[in-house]
Amino acid sequence: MNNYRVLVVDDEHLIRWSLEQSLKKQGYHVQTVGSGEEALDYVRSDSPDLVFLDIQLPGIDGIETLEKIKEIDSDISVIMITALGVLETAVKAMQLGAYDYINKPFNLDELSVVLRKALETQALKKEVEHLRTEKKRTQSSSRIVAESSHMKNVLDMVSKIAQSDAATVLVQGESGTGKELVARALHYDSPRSEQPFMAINCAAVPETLLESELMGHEKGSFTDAKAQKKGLFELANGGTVFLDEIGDMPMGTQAKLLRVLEERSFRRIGGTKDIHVDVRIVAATNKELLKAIDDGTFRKDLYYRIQVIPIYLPPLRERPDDILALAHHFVQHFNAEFGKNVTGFSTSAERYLLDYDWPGNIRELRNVIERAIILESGDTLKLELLPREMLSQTPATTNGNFQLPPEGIDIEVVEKQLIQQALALSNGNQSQAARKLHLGIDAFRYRMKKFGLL
Ligand SMILES: Nc1ncnc2c1ncn2[C@@H]1O[C@H](COP(=O)(O)OP(=O)(O)OP(=O)(O)O)[C@@H](O)[C@H]1O
Repeated sequence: MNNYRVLVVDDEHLIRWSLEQSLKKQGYHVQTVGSGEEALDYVRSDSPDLVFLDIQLPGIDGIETLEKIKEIDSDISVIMITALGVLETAVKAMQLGAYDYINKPFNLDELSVVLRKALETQALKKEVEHLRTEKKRTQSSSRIVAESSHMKNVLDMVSKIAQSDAATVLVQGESGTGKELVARALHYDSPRSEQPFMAINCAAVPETLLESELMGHEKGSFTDAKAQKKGLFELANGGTVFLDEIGDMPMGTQAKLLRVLEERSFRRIGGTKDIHVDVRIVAATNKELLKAIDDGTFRKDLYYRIQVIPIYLPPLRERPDDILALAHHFVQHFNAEFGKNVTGFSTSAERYLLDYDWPGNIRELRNVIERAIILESGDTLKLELLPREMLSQTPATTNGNFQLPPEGIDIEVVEKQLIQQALALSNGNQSQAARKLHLGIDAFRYRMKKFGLL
């Protein structure tokens, strides 16, 4: 037995009977009815996978029944049974969404081939649909963790911009803050999502290649141009081009990009024809573009063109509310990848994650969790599994929260550093520095002497 349910609709008893026998032998669950009305009742209540439907029926005919079946559930495959010589009606049925038709009198072998093909097509359609939704789900903003009010505001803005007509967006933020993720969300949450998203890192491609990657080239336009090539702007037509590290784009290419932004058209290298495109351009950078303008490495006119709609992603240290949410998100991700079953963090590990200032932002946090999950064999991520550098860099935080790193510390060294830091923070004023460490002036000076600071 297979799990497919087939409905046979024919007013001729003999046909119903022979189809039922043959299909049952092949393992299908079969139901037979003699009219369109009965067929619709069955479709509504039992939703079969496939229907064999005679065109000539008493009461409502096959064509009308087909239309109604498709209204109830457009995924049901319908194969029409037609009398010879009514090709026109068969064609009409196909236009209305029938999968195929077979002529009476039919050959049972031929019929089972058509049936199998219809079910295969149906399964493939379902798989494609599933993959599409899955792709959207993983690529869109639903995967962006946002617990802090900072990030919630950013996500609000991203979804508004995504739905808008905005043609150019600039995403700024330190390295690893999620700029590319936001660029993808701007695409996959927009009406452009079925069209291509094409990304290029302007810092990673040599100047000579960058222009040809973006605009394409005609055959023979330079030594290596052996064939005509379409550029990203053309390939992404209807979709989005993501220009990562735009702050590193060479000045020459910047001028060409400006023209694309202003005119929405360009020429391939060596080409004479203007090519018009409809692309949204999302640019990202971790550089201070105003400073780059002062330094003469970034065009002012281009800056004003691209910064009309700016999105700023704050560094992770400025949105501590996101840290644990992201950490748990990555735990789940890497649990699945490495077949682990980690459920959370030890209290001390959690405190270190919160205290650390994450110079590499979310990318660094992701890497830290990945490494820890690989090493952890229990269900709680422990402090020892966090990288050494991170533990030794984490500051001693506030009173009562000092966390001794597992490898220990040299208390004399720490004491000397504290005295020095207190002095530096007090501009050398010893009384002020002493107060910062809750020491009397004598005890403070005694320590300065001990460490050769007096
Ligand atoms: N809010 C978030 N939720 C979930 N994952 C995130 C989030 N922000 C960033 N990430 C993840 O962190 C990693 C780094 O993000 P991304 O590559 O988008 O950063 P970036 O700012 O483009 O970095 P760079 O400037 O170095 O190119 C990626 O794996 C990304 O999926």
